[in-house]
Amino acid sequence: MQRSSSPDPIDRAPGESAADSMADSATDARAIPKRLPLLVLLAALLLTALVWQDTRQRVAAEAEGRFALRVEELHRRFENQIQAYVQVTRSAAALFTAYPEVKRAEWNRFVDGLHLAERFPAVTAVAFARVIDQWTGPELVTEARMDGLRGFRIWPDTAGPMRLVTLYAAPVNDRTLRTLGYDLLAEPVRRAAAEQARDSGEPTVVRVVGPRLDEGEPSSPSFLVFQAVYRDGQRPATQEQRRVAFAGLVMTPIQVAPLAESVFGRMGDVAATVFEGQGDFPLYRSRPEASDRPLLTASRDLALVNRVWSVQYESRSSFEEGLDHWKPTLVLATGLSLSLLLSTLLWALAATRHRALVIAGRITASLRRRETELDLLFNQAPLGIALIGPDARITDCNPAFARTVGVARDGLIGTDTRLRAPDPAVIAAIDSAIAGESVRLEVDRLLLAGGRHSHFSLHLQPVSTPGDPPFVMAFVEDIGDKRRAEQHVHYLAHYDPLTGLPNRVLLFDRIAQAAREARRDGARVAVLFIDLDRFKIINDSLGHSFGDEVLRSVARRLHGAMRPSDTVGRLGGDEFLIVVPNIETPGVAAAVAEKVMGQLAAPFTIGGRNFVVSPSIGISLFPDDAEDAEGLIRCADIAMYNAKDAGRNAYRFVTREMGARSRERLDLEAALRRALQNRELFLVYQPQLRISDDLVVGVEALLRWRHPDAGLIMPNRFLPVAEETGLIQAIGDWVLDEVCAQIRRWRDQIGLTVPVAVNVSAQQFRDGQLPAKVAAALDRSGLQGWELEIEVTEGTLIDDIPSAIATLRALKQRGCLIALDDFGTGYSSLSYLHRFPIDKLKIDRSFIHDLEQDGTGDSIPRAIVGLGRSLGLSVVAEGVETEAQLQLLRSLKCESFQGYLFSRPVLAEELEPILALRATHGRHHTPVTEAAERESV
Ligand SMILES: Nc1nc2c(ncn2[C@@H]2O[C@@H]3COP(=O)(O)O[C@H]4[C@@H](O)[C@H](n5cnc6c(=O)[nH]c(N)nc65)O[C@@H]4COP(=O)(O)O[C@H]3[C@H]2O)c(=O)[nH]1
Repeated sequence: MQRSSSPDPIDRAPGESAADSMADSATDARAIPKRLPLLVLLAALLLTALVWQDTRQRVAAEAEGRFALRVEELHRRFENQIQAYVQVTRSAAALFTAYPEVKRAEWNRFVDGLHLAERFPAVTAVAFARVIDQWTGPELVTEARMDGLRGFRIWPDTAGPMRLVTLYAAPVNDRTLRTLGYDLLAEPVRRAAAEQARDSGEPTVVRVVGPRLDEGEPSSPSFLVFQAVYRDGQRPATQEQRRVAFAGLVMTPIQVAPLAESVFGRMGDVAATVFEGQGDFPLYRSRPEASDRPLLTASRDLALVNRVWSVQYESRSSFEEGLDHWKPTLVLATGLSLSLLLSTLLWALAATRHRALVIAGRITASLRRRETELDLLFNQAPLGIALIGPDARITDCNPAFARTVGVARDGLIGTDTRLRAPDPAVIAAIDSAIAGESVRLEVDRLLLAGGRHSHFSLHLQPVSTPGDPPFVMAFVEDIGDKRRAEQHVHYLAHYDPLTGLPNRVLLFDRIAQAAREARRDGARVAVLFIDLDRFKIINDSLGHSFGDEVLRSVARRLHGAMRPSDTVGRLGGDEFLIVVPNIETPGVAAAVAEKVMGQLAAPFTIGGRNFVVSPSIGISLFPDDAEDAEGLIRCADIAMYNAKDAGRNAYRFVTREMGARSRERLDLEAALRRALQNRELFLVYQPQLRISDDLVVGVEALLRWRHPDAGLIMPNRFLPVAEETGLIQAIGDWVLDEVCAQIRRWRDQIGLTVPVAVNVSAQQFRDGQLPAKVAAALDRSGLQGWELEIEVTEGTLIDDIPSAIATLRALKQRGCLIALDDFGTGYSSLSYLHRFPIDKLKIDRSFIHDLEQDGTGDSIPRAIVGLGRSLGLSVVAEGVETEAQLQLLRSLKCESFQGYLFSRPVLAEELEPILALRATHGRHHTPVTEAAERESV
């Protein structure tokens, strides 16, 4: 793999990307191809239009030509047919040329010989009209009658010098017989035609309307062809001579329809309409067609003897179908399709080419970008990367690698890693990687000379690409900081940050380890639980940082005094623990305890102050007292309390009795958990009386536990367990609610107007929720603040004075009264007492107990009463059992008292009569005895 930082080999302006330049070149290259499809399309369309137009014209011309030919042919046939019909008249007239005296029978025979029905169906009859005058008329009638026509007469009865009377008409039938005798000159049109025929000697045609010779076919247009006949059978040369020689007239009525039909009727391809002259009303129209407009039309004139007809020709679909009129459409469709196809093809080609160029541009740009990114990655990666060839020499490395190794890059390239590697593990790893195996390892140094020390993670990855020699990529990371951070985290998790001693976690571990070893070796392990006497006072009075310094000094002394195999640790607060493994006799543990006491005996000097710290030490032994760390610590803790009870600065071993107590405590804990759910807890109440008049001035609520087997259990026994296990929170909440509910009942039932006190444990007081919980409990029962008094011990307040003040203030804000319980037993100090917003001091019953003793027995109660008076606080003496004690308290001007002398703590309903009478009754009333209390609960 060759790294290159040389400029881009392709020459381009700065900032111009490879993709841009490729796209530009693509634009140039595609300029022609892009326009070409359009041009080709236009040209092809133009060509198509031209060819289409030409085809149309050619097809039209061809159609017209074919139509004209067809029309010519038909027209000629029609003309010929007419001539043939006219010829019938001529030939009939010619009969008179051969036989001027043609008789009726000859006429009839002649006409029969014409076979009109077959050959000339349009001819309804061939007739002959003879010229007569007034003399020849009767002859004609006679002749006709002699021919068998008895009813023959000349009609109409018009008297003219000359008449032209229909004499013969064949074929003989009713229709032709009816026409006989008719004087043609009686009707002007016929007369004119007859005269024209007479004068010209040529056939004459007349259009007939109405029933005459064509009678019976009134609706069918017909015409008559007249041909004059002269006396000697010859046509005289001049008109005068023709008038003189005029003998009669041959006439042939011809129906136009059959005549035209014989020509046009069978033609399906062309329709014909025959007009007389240019008239509007046709004489004949060949079968009309459904199709609307004909494609082709033509008009031809026809000279019919002395008249002109015109024939209108129209092409019919069968003719039109034979034309190539589809050709232009085909040409157009083909042209358009080809044009589109061609241009689409060209466009597709151009687009494909363009796309290919764009893609190529993108790929090239992406490759260049990748190359740049790889360069950047290689050169700027925080991870050290080196390339090692098959000969184990470094072929390239990045700046991070050079930095990590601590040697300049130039000095590294070409280095044989096997020769410079500091330890055999690295050499083996390089060999394995060259052999194709991926290897990971951690080392302290990378290079023998010049390299720096740290903690490195080394990953060797063999790389082989086809065609290139294999090489190894070495990734190196300096994980020194990470390692240190891990160590620090480990340290924090296992060591106490204040003293640097092992913490609870590590202590548990060490105890477990020592226990394992001791079990194996049949030895013992001693656990010394050390609590510093009166440390709290030092801490509170001299400040936390001073306290911290004391703890550090103690830690140093303890640590310095122990053997390395021993573990000195701190559990928290002022509690230390020493684990002494592998001891043979308990005496060794006692010696260690004494050593500890000896170490701490010498005064400490901190911040210019000299003071002494004494320890209370509890000792438990493995396996004698417990088998696990938790059990051993718990036992040692109990033993430590024993030492404290014994007067501090002492050590105590766990005794058998202590062990039993410890077990009993565990049982208690389990039972207490159930107690709350099983409603085994209940409250008793003890009244407080004013000494001056024996009136009840307050009531204290006290907790009791009725254990289903053990019977009544007093709070001093179960509350410490509740505190330890955290159950005290739930119990405290229940007590608060229960007391408030009771106050409410008393207020409603007997009009209670004195406060009822409730005890609050240190844990409850410190968790920050107390004011809110108290307010909620008061609200739930609808109480005012003064109806509830909160009793706290001095010890509770002293732990964290500022937050204690804040909590007390919050309670006061809700109107609650505050009483300081067991006053005098703890760290009562005038210096802080005035800072607490309290209402009442309760003199601990131990002082009341001492009252009757001679000497200074009353000094503390006296001082407390004085203190209360000067601070404006009321003072209650607790545990007053005798009349003498009361007497003394009265003499001390103590305000009120509480004790068995007047009443033991009793159930609420038992207290009710006392509360109801409190304003009047005195202490002479029957006191509630201990027996009564036991009975009541
Ligand atoms: N020898 C003798 N004793 C007398 C006499 N008069 C009263 N006493 C006892 O003195 C204790 C006074 O309660 P305390 O100092 O608040 O001390 C209380 C209080 O600190 C705690 N406690 C009781 N109930 C509760 C509770 O509901 N919550 C909390 N947190 N603590 C409670 O338990 C302690 C002990 O309570 P109790 O065993 O009920 O003990 C009560 C009471 O029965 C007497 O004439 N002679």
